[in-house]
Amino acid sequence: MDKNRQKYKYLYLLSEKYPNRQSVVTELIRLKAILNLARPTEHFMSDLHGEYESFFHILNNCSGVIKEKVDYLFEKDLTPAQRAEFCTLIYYPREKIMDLKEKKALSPSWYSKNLRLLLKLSRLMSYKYPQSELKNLMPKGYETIILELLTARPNDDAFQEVYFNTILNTLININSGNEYIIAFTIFIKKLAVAHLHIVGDIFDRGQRPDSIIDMLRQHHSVDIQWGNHDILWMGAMCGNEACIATVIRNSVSYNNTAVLEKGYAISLRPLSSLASKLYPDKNLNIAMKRTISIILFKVEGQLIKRNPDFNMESRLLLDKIDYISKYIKINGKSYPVKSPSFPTINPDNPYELTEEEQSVLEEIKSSFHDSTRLRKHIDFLYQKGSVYKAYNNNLLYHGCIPLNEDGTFKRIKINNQTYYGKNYLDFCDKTIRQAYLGLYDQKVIDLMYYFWCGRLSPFSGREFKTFERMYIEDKSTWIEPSDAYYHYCDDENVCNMILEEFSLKTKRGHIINGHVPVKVKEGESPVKANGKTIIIDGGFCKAYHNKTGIAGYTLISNSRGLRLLEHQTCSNIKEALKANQDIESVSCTLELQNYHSSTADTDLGEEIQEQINDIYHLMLAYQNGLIPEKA
Ligand SMILES: O=P(O)(O)OC[C@H]1O[C@](O)(COP(=O)(O)O)[C@@H](O)[C@@H]1O
Ligand SMILES: [Mn+2]
Repeated sequence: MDKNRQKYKYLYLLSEKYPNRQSVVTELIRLKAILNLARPTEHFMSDLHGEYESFFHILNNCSGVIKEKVDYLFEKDLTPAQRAEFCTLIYYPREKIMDLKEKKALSPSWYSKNLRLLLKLSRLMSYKYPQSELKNLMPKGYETIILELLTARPNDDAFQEVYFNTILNTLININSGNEYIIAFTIFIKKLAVAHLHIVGDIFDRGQRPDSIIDMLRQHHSVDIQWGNHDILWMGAMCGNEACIATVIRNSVSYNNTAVLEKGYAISLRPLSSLASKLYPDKNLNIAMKRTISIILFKVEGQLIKRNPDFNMESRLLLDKIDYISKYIKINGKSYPVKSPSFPTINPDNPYELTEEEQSVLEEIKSSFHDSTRLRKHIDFLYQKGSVYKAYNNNLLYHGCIPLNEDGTFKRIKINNQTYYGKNYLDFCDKTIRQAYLGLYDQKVIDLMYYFWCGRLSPFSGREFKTFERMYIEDKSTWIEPSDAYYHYCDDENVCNMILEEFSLKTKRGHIINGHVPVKVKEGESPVKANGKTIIIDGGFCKAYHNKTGIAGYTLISNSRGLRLLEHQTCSNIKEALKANQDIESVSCTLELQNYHSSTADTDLGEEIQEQINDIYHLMLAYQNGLIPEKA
């Protein structure tokens, strides 16, 4: 290769994309302009816990942002009832149109009016986006017409007015009104939320985590920070038997086996047959829970024994039961065991599965392995997910970073290696990916269970008391000791130390966590450490509404700062929507900047700035004649 070409190899490569000065100048101007657009809006949610119905709605109403914009824009033109009806049209266009059709309320003038409203709203909401990107946010096939309508200037010129009206009337007259209304609503929802972060725990407790994942797979821009419940299902898919047993146990406990059987084609038939044989006098659900729990405690025990470095010996409880007196001794104290019937336990070898248990577990394990839909969903979690994310100077992770009692990073020894802080989270991330590949030893698969419930797991950070919660009445044994992190997350200095560990700026950065339900009704605040940490587990999950008093949070970060929407509980979302009612969301400003931040202040802005620098060098190379221009 000639010397000049070698020296400017990178610029030569770049010149393939920008072959002459003209193309370089166009791109330079475009990128510089993007830097000055308002910072794109990000939404953060966590702990969805299978609560599909409310998540579906919150995603459709963009956490209440659509209503805010509609109220702001049409305050004078439309009555509150008309605005509510228009919002429902945006959230659920198909259903609303059907409903109006039945009521014979659709007419060309209805289409014309609503398309004009949608257009006005789209114009308002597209101000944050470069023209070049708007097209990508429009549904395929509708871009040309939507762009024409957006850019026409009917108020400036009589010809433009005719032009605009012709487009609109033609599409209505040829019966394309419905399609375009739907296309506009999709476009508007994308404009409202540039990027969505899910800070963990999509699975368990609620009815349809599978439908939530289907929805997320359709989302235009999303990332996920894994929660312990997600890790649990991922571990099950990696073939970890303790994870599999826990997934089944959780589903049976919450009486929502539909997600396994219908959602993922994982039959519980082998379990239910064994359960009714072992506990014929119990109701089937209780019998199944007992059967799978004992299987779980056995395989968990085996896993703990082969991994002494997990330090989970306190969870070895089956060998602490006196199977004659029916008492269990924990830390020197004896407790009576609740409903003490253990037909499958051999007191001499309590962690050994019976043949029947073994075969139930094998069958369930193979149906996990064979579930194509679950595999697709877990693939998606792997692709979009990670242990943590440092994004626009915020640090996102579900649970904790293990700390010592003095607030310093805890050193964690695994496989004779010591990890702490960021490198511990990186180690976890790498291990979790290795476990899915099936190319590594049993240890990485065993670690998936540790990550679900281990005391030093970044997803859990507490010692689970699953056995005690099931078999011991005395609630003092249920208390789950948790990591010092959970009180230090209220300490500004410690939070700054954590942000620095991830090379983030302490002045503008935040830590965003889920995992610990915020007891709003007891006056607890989600904002900790003088605003450095925000915990956004507001309890989407119905079972936790009593604990939190609300129905979930959405944290919003935009060009003016941070605010938190507190979603209020709603007894029947479907009924409410029929009456054009909405889930109420109370907005609270957490941080109001006295300036508007722009794209230049974001990670994307940094990337763009780098591109600008490179392209600028290419422009100089063309100007100096170092690289020849092409046509
Ligand atoms: O409230 P449930 O469903 O009985 O579950 C309780 C268990 O779930 C956990 O809270 C973990 O789940 P979260 O990550 O949702 O907190 C354990 O600490 C506890 O043992
Ligand atoms: Mn959690």
